[in-house]
Amino acid sequence: MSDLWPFIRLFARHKWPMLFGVLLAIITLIASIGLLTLSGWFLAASASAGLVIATRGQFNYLYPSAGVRGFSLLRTVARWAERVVSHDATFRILTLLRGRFFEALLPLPAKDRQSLRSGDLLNRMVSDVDTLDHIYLRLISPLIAAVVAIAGCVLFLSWFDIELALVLGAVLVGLLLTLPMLFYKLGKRPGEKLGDATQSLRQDLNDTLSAHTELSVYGAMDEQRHKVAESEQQLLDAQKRLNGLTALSQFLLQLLNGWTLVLMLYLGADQIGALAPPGPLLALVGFLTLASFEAIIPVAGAFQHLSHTLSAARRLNPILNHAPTQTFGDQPWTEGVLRMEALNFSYPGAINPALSDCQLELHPGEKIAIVGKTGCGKSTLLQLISREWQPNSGRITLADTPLNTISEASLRANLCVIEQKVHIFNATLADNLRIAATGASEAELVTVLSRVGLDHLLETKGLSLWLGDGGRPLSGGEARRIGLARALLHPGKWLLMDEPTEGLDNDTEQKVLDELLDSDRSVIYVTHKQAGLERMDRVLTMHQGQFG
Ligand SMILES: Nc1ncnc2c1ncn2[C@@H]1O[C@H](COP(=O)(O)OP(=O)(O)OP(=O)(O)O)[C@@H](O)[C@H]1O
Repeated sequence: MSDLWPFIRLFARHKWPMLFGVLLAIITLIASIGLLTLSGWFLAASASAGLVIATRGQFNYLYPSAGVRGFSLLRTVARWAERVVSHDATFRILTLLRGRFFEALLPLPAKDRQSLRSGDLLNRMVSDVDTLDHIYLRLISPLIAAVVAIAGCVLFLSWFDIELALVLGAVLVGLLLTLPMLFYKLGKRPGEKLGDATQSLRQDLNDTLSAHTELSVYGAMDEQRHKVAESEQQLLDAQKRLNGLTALSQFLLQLLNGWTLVLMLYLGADQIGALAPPGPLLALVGFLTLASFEAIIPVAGAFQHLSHTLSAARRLNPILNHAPTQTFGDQPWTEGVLRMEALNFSYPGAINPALSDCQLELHPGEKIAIVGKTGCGKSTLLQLISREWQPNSGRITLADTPLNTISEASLRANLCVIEQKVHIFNATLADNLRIAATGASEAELVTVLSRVGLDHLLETKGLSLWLGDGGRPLSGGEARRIGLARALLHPGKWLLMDEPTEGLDNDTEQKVLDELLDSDRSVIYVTHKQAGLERMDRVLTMHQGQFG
């Protein structure tokens, strides 16, 4: 249960709408129980008054019938208001949770992000966050409402007969303490399986869609379909088990309700309080007993889903409570020598180090190229400078200031990185470019597109052309040139380029290199090609994580 505390503390930010929702849930429940109890007693009392000639004229029909109408109106209005208020509170909670999840996810270092697959993340963000609305809607609210309603029933009945009230109270409290536990235990396995199966199905579907071409080309589609069908079957099995439990809980509660009714009628049959025989009061006791179970039914159902909610909380907590392992300082960026000394770095779980005892010095305005066999550690070095990863040992300094003491904003503003793989956002052409320079004018964007040879993209819809999913697909070379256009827009004086011209024809390659290198920027250029090397101040060869 401790897994739920962080969320309950988070919910406290919206405590007033939540408390109002609980208050309305209590009013709805009391109105419901009151309606059934009063109308049951009213029917029985009217019938018995009608049978006895002496009392026929004295029986007051007006007050009870007004009470029945009052309760029924109150129940309808309170239920409507409770739905509006509690759903509004739930949406506020979900908004808060999604925001917190994003806030926690974005600064997560590469080491932790790498262990999360995209389908898994999507599942946590959508399905697990949604599941957590159960904490308020299905757990907190019905539980508080049940406790208050049971106390109300016992108090009300004790006005007529204390013994009967205590018996009803004991039965209801006993059931409130045992049934949720029982259904929590029964729902534990299928609830956990439901969470796991939803996650694997999402992951498998994600793989199927993103690797559709590879799966078709290598004839592996049938196998993948089989995998998806298996995950789906596991999800259906878990849902079936949980639905079976819902049916069982309803059956059990109806049965227990019936038995409690028989017990209460048996105990009150001869006398209720001082009234013997009890007459219509027995109907009141009977209907109150029947109605009081309305307080228990939602709680038993909720605990059956508790393990599903708990497993969602367990999946979200590591991200929400992650203490940042990659910290930034508050020093400004100062122009000076970028120096790497005795750098050692291994990826988590890797047997061989990616960099070992690596040294490098780069002076402001200097342009160096790094070449070397694939896998020798070139990209890793760039990622340590851009602080995607943290070295295991050694130092990176800029003007003798350790790089990790420089503020993130200052680092990002001064360091421009062209990654090997350019991500195209599902957004307009302008938005895709402006991530490098938010304030860039339309004229600047148009100019930069022409500098990288992408002016043809402006032909149909100009800068509002939609790219990414559902938009205009880009060829590999075009996507790469979007990355280069971003680098040209970025104001950073230091440029880290990881194979920026891979996949470009010779003319375009020469043109974009001219654009990127004809400046006073300091450059580290990682490449497997000859193009542009003649313009470098130094060409360094890397071999197994070292220069030499
Ligand atoms: N995210 C990662 N997790 C684990 N190991 C990694 C990761 N990225 C790279 N490696 C491993 O670290 C080593 C260095 O990789 P790196 O990408 O730096 O090489 P590279 O010289 O840039 O290669 P290429 O020229 O093919 O881009 C390789 O053995 C690689 O398999």
